[in-house]
Amino acid sequence: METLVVDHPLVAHKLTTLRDVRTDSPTFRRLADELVTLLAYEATRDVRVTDVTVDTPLAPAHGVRLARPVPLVVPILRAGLGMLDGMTRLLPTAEVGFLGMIRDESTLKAQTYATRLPEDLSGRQCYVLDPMLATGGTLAAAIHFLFDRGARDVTAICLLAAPEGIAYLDEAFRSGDRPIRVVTAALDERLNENGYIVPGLGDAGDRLYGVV
Ligand SMILES: O=P(O)(O)OC[C@H]1O[C@H](OP(=O)(O)OP(=O)(O)O)[C@H](O)[C@@H]1O
Ligand SMILES: O=c1cc[nH]c(=O)[nH]1
Ligand SMILES: [Mg+2]
Repeated sequence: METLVVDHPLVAHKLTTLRDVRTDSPTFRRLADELVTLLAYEATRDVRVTDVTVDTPLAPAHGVRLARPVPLVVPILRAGLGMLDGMTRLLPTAEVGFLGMIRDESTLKAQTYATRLPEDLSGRQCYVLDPMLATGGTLAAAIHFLFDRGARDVTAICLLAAPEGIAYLDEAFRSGDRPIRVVTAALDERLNENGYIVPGLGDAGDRLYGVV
């Protein structure tokens, strides 16, 4: 598994305000959106393109367009929805699939309550969006859904990751025939006894959408 921690002063600046407990929900949403676009720039470095030629007003110019089938973006509801607009701003022709997952806060196991994905993902590059990679259980389950439908090329974009979650994914997808990538703005210190990332930013879903 490849882990990329995006090292950029603008990413660090926005992440610092996102973490701040005084940041209100509208500002949190805007910063999450802006951060994803910056992370997506790195995460899509290997997006598949095909060569094309266009005519400028002066002469033909060689360039590229996104290859078909277009990438699939998969936000993990609820919190991942806060990353969707920032991602599709960079990849406007991408298609979008949805996974609804919630972590049981007593067992820390992920449960799936909604799936809306294309049946056949063979040949599709998939970008999974979830702000928090804590124990890794949610993301591992999401990637298994995509692999089960034939995906072979999966990149996860997370605002924050815990070392425990990275280690869990590394072990879960160790076989290496379908390598995965995680792109994140920061690798934090640890998980606390409740499975929350420390220092983290708290509950991303609640900070985006309120406590339910
Ligand atoms: O790595 P894990 O230990 O599995 O935890 C991370 C998951 O927990 C959060 O979602 P949550 O279950 O709070 O759902 P929500 O998005 O509806 O708030 C977060 O957005 C991840 O999906
Ligand atoms: O720190 C964490 C861990 C799981 N889910 C969150 O929203 N935050
Ligand atoms: Mg939550």
